Amino acid sequence: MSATAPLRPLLSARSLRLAFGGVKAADGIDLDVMPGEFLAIIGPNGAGKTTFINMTTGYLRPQGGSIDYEGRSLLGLRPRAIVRRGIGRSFQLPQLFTEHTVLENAALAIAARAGLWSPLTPLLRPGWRAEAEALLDRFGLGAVAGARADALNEGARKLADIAMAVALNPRLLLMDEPTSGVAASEKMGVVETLVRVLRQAGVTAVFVEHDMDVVARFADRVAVWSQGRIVALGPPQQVLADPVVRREVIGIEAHA
Ligand SMILES: Nc1ncnc2c1ncn2[C@@H]1O[C@H](COP(=O)(O)OP(=O)(O)OP(=O)(O)O)[C@@H](O)[C@H]1O
Repeated sequence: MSATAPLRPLLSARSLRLAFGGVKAADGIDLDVMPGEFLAIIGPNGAGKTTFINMTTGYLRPQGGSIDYEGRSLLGLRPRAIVRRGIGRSFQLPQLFTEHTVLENAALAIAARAGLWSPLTPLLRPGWRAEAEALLDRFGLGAVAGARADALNEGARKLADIAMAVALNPRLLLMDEPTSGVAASEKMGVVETLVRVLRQAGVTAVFVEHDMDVVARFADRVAVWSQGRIVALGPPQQVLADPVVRREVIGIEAHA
């Protein structure tokens, strides 16, 4: 490839459609995610943001359109197959095993990646333990590695959940509201940590976010969702200044 070849999208969605009864949750979504970028998705409740993540990660099947990742279709693949292709996700509510320690949770994700874990396998085998400790250190969670997951505050819980997704070595990570429920005083620290880790690991990120300060500071581009469609897309300084976006999306969000 020549040095001047245009950058190809990592993920490319075209004309995605999905309706639930009369509700058009995806009404012709076209979106390219470029390698290395941090793309924020904003939009009012019910706009179809989570539906897009669910279609991309195999939890929902679109009724029309296409989704390609690294030039190959994702359609018809189950969630586990999509993870193996290099796409991770985190949910709005952290999916941790609450009665286990943070270290055990991380070790479990590492073991699951290798396809080696069974209920009879000791979780803290030396290799997994060392990798889990290193992973938690990267997320600034070393000090709480021995704590039960249900003893963490929400910011640490979100980071631990994302650490488990990162343990699967994704090249693209989709995060559904990584700061929801996190105290205002902790929010920027949580996002700073996760952006630093993801950038160091070369992970491209798409994240649903309701906090416009977070979007303005950390997103390379913002896609605005409304009623199953993308109604604006561009750099945050441009999109967040758009009067229609401010009135129709940010205005609504202020009261959500
Ligand atoms: N499995 C489902 N069955 C029926 N309707 C659904 C399903 N999933 C989503 N919907 C509907 O599709 C629309 C889009 O939902 P979605 O969760 O994608 O919105 P969202 O933008 O993520 O909202 P929020 O910000 O509240 O999470 C909503 O009207 C929702 O009720």
